[in-house]
Amino acid sequence: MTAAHDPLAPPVVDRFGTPGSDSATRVMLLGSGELGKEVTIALQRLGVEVIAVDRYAGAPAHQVAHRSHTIDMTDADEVRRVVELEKPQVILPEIEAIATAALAQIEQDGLARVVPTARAVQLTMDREGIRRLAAEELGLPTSRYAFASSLEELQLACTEIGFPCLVKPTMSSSGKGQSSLHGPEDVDGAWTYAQSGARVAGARVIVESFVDFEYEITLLTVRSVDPETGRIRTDFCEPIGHRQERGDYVESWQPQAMTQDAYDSARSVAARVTGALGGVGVFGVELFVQGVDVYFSEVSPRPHDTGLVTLRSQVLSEFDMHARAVLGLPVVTTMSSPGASAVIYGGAGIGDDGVNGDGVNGDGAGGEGTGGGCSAGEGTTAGVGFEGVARALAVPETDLRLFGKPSASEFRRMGVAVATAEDVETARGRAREAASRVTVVR
Ligand SMILES: Nc1ncnc2c1ncn2[C@@H]1O[C@H](COP(=O)(O)OP(=O)(O)OP(=O)(O)O)[C@@H](O)[C@H]1O
Ligand SMILES: NCC(=O)N[C@@H]1O[C@H](COP(=O)([O-])[O-])[C@@H](O)[C@H]1O
Ligand SMILES: [Mg+2]
Repeated sequence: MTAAHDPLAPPVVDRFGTPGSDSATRVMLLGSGELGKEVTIALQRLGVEVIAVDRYAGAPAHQVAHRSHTIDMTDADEVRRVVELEKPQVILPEIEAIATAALAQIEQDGLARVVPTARAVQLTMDREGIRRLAAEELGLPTSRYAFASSLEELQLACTEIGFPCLVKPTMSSSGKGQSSLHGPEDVDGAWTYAQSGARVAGARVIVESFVDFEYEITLLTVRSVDPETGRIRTDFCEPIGHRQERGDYVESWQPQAMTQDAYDSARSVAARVTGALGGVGVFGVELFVQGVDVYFSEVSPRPHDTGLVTLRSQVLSEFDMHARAVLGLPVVTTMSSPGASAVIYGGAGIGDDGVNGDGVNGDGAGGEGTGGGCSAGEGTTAGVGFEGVARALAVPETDLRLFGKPSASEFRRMGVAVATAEDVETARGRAREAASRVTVVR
């Protein structure tokens, strides 16, 4: 842990108000998915008034917040309007599809504090911004990379980087629009797929060389105000290992065993990248590990999906830590037990009834793509049911989160099972078993 002076240390909230009154401490979420839902609950436990915003009605955090709004979050005027209307003191961007220029203006005009900072959100929402910062300014090891804005540029970029490589829209998440390319014949499909999976239209793409890692981790890194010094300190959680399919996480566990050298490098990379981004809150630093070599992949300036495991494995979950850190309160990063999480998807046969969904981008069905998710034009199934919940919860030391998303598709994340055990392998088995006992039905 380090403590360093940081001019961006936020004012500590030393007087919490009453929700629904003039004294309320108000926080607005831009993005109201499963991660935002847990952050909302964590904030509400501290008596905070929460306003949840998303691109579709009935989003998970909409269902638990004090108030909700449905807007096009990529429209700067809409974002400004809702902020002026609700007058939050703090804004928590929750998804990689927001008009970040509006956030910068809101911060500059002193309307609200953007967490961790508007600049950090701008840089991380765009793979080009964070990659150039990490590799070119901070000199951190990353995969080799190039950017392209047209099919012709992509062909050149792939030739430069070589095969195998990955192509991703610069603005996307959860593997949406992401492809693995084995040779020049894959370039056309990757371009088309990236355009369909990007969170915004007119997508620029990144080409990355394939890193043949032994394992990958998320290092949850928390910047918070030290109650003793009033300065920002950086703390790290035990590393979270995870397994991805189609560019989307399917299971995670904590702790991931690492050599001391690799762990030291991972913390050093995480401290440098989060220090350069600034502000307070939880950051999910994604790293690839090959022996003692640690490669920076990307970072979320907010709780991370693979960190859902901390709902059971830590004294404070990543959502509790985020709520505390953004309010200027002290955090604890202690792991309480080895744990694991396993994702519950819509599953086969869900989402093929041709009904347009919630306006979510990305397409899990593309032949070339590795990406998951469901697409605005793709079929979704509304109002699904969940069977097998009692059997799932009969697995020892297991819990579930069913997110309550209004519509489902085959690869949309609908819930998660979390479990603890004496050791990670047993916890992984329990989480997978519990998740497999839940069936999503029409
Ligand atoms: N250069 C690479 N080399 C090897 N594997 C990679 C590379 N880039 C991505 N991957 C694999 O694909 C996964 C998803 O990639 P990435 O994190 O960039 O996508 P994302 O859309 O940002 O997903 P999320 O929002 O879930 O973090 C990684 O966790 C890793 O398993
Ligand atoms: N890897 C990023 C991530 O996990 N983001 C989480 O998924 C939601 C979108 O889900 P949806 O696409 O099913 O609406 C986001 O709102 C966030 O909670
Ligand atoms: Mg990622």
